[in-house]
Amino acid sequence: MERQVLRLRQAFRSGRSRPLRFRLQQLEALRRMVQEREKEILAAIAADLSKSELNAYSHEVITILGEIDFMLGNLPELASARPAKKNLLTMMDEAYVQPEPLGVVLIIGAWNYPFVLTMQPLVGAIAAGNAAIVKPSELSENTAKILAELLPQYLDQDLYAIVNGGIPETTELLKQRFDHILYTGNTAVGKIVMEAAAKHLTPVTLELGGKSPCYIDRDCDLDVACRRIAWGKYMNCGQTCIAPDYILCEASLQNQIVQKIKETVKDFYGENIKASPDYERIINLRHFKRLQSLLKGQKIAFGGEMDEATRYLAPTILTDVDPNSKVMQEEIFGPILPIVSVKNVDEAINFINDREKPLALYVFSRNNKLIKRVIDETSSGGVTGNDVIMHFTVNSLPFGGVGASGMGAYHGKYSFDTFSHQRPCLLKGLKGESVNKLRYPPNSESKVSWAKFFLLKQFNKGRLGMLLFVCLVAVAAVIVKDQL
Ligand SMILES: NC(=O)c1ccc[n+]([C@@H]2O[C@H](COP(=O)([O-])OP(=O)(O)OC[C@H]3O[C@@H](n4cnc5c(N)ncnc54)[C@H](O)[C@@H]3O)[C@@H](O)[C@H]2O)c1
Ligand SMILES: CCCCCCCCCC=O
Repeated sequence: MERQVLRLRQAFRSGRSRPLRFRLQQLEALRRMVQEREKEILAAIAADLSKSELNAYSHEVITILGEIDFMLGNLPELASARPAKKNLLTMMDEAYVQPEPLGVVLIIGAWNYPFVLTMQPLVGAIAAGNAAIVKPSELSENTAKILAELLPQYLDQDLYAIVNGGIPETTELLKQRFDHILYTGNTAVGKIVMEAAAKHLTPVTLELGGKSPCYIDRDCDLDVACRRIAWGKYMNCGQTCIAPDYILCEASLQNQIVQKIKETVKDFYGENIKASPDYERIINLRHFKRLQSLLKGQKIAFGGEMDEATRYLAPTILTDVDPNSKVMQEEIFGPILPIVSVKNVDEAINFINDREKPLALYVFSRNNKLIKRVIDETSSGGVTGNDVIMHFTVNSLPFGGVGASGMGAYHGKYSFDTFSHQRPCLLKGLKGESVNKLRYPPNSESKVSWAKFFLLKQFNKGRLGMLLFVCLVAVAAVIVKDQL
């Protein structure tokens, strides 16, 4: 591992990853990889998640193609220096912010969207001019394998590497010094990653999970709300970081919601859900058993059927759920949708604020003021009003968590920024020592007063200030007049 990181660091030090042309060329190569090897990539994702290739394309591949297109179109602007405002002391100088690559970065992905969660950060890392190691999840082994096979065929091998393996390999990797780590996965491992990073003072982006609430207001089109919620909840068999975890609504809405989601499930997956190419399976037996245990003692209003041999768990709704029950204590990450009754929006807001900050928050209402109020009075990684999941797809929005759901963000410009250092640059000439005397010792009252003038623009303190202000206005007036 140590040798591998060293090899990448040497390649980074050579400066090869920095020129804009090189970054664009690598991004184009990555796009070529996705297009030319689409079939193999789709087959791997499909095998890992018991997913149709059509769904693998629309859940994952399309996002990566969109992200690469965004970077190719915007990189020249993102990577260029931005002029900065100057003060009176530096008005003759050049001041700008120059984004620079961080160095060698580590990307650790999760299994549930194994292509997106490794390749989308990689696009950002390449765009920002870094070298990168990608560590896909061992649970999505087919995608991990195909990435290890394909990436070296398309990308610069000295700058971009895939390391496959489980906990021992990741633990070893985390002992190395990186310049940034972007980790996607559960909160417990997030803490391990952050602790390891702290040893090297490596900054981290932690893309974690949590229980994302979904409030349905009484004043709402329930048909639309339930269709959208069912789509986001049961997609990928509920194994989506921003899936609506549970519904909060007034008790009187509960039965209607159950009925409408039930009808939607039939529309989406047909009478025989097991036979639908659009309904996935639980990733492994451990998660299957975990989900099974969440159903114990619950009132199953819909679904609940399961088949351990194929890890099938039907789209399920639980009603009258006790907020203290196990299903409300941990992120569900499966196709189980609890409904918890609240009296009104105030109670819903309190319910959300009494718990850890979630990764996403959803509010359904015809009343925009109510939606804005819920947004103003709560906190979450992201929000979508009157829909679910969709904020993830807008690459002009930063994607990330807050509090227990993570730190930092990526996607589009935010990925570029995450993997860049915003370097402030001030370029001065060697003239102007008479003004510089102001900051050289020995100090004096008059020097401080001039310094205030130049740096704080505090003209109203004393006669000198007033006089200087008037002079300045006069000079400015002459300059402006001359230019007209
Ligand atoms: N915020 C997001 O973008 C996002 C996206 C997907 C998933 N998630 C969250 O991730 C969780 C599901 O993922 P998971 O954690 O089951 O995925 P996982 O089991 O694939 O683990 C994630 C990564 O951590 C590594 N890992 C596991 N144990 C480790 C250890 N002890 N030390 C070092 N590395 C270790 C794995 O090898 C893997 O690469 C859910 O909470 C979900 O909400 C968040
Ligand atoms: C069009 C739907 C795309 C959905 C992609 C969701 C990815 C979520 C990543 C977290 O699990």
